[in-house]
Amino acid sequence: MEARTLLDKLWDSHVIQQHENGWALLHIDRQLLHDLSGTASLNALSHRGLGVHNPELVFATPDHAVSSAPGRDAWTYETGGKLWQRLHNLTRQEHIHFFDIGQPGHGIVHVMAPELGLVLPGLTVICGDSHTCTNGALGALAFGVGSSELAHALATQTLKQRKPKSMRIRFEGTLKTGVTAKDLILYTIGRLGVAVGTGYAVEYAGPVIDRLAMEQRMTLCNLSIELGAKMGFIAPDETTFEYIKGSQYAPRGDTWDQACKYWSTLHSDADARFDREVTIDASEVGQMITWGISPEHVIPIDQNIPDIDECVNENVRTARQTAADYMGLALGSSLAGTPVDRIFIGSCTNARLSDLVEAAQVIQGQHIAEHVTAWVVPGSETVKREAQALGLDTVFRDAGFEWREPGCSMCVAANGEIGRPGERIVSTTNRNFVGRQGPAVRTHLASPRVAAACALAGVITGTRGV
Ligand SMILES: CC(C)[C@H](C(=O)O)[C@@H](O)C(=O)O
Ligand code: SF4
Repeated sequence: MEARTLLDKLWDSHVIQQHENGWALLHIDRQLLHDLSGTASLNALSHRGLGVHNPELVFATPDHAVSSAPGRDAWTYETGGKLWQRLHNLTRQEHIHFFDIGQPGHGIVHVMAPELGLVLPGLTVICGDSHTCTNGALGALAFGVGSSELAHALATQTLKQRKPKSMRIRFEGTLKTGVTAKDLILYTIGRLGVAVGTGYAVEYAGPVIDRLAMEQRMTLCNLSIELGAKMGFIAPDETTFEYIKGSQYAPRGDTWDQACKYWSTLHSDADARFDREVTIDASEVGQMITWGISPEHVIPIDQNIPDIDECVNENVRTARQTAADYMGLALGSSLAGTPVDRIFIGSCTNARLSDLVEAAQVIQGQHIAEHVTAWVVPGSETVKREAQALGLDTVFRDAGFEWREPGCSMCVAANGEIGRPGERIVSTTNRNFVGRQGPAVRTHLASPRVAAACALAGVITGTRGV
């Protein structure tokens, strides 16, 4: 039999009907709904008088528009309350499981779904959200879709898709101490650009990935879409099985053994051919931070912002100048030492337990700079409770951080939580677009460790020794 890539295996096992030009009708195993796109697709279905084909494969949680204020309820942010209400009512009507705020299982959809065992290796998982690619870390074919595609899948349990080309990014070498998956993927985006993945599904592989912890793998896959790829995944291994084992929806007993046997077949064959292969030496990666308005505007913290003279291409020159102007920075200058106003530790990129542990290790026993406002928004109710059981909430509070309730919060500011115009924020999120965290707000993407170090220093800095 011809050697196959992981993409081939994931894809082939879901094809119901092959169409022309690489298009196929796929079976969809799980649909995840959130308060923006989930509500929209259920509304679209009900307007067409259609029902949900298989409600037990659909799971909903309100994350984008809910307040993260301590003591919040669904109505703390009123616009979000209306979305919450609709999602609540429509899911009840359709017998879809709704993980409500304050309950175990609630959280940012890409945090709670793998946490609960709703995402398993080999499954097709869709959500009306581009960061659905996060779930590829478990070896699932997970991708974001539009609301009408989601509505189609809800009604039929199928979706017509075109098979992407395959790209493998191999990470060789060893990550330096203090350098995380966030730095690795930001470095990769910086080197390859935000369009390299367009039309591709990216498989991350190599010794660095083999050693990477599960939550770090999720951070890496989360930014596949910032690389331009709708799907990014990692072949499941013992690390994956260990993570899934015992979670609420994971298979048990004999089914577990059978599942592990099948999951072990989900890897690219040794001689499989990819449409594109890239190798990255992870030993070269330092602590990274973005300086501009695209994730590819990224540098190691100890290096200068690129100079205008360095680029020959006129479009790139203009883009860089526009970015520097928006960010209130000078091209060619040092970014380290620039004062920051706010720190946001949160999002489906970097608000899992291990992220909070890392940040807490940096700040332990110290206090944030006086002029800085700093928030921790845990990725899910479970993350919050586990972190509290470890006393992390106290570590953060004692350091001057606000310890808040789970949700997307300032990652996209769809819940009214925005920065002030001109504010400079170091954020553990994935997008630094113009206005992402509020009009005229300046966002610098970095890892939780770096964000924590910046909170203490009140200026852009890395952690010591790196
Ligand atoms: C609101 C939602 C559809 C959007 C996405 O698709 O990613 C959001 O989660 C984001 O991160 O920008
Ligand atoms: S945390 Fe941010 S990136 Fe993730 S789903 Fe929410 S808004 Fe999108």
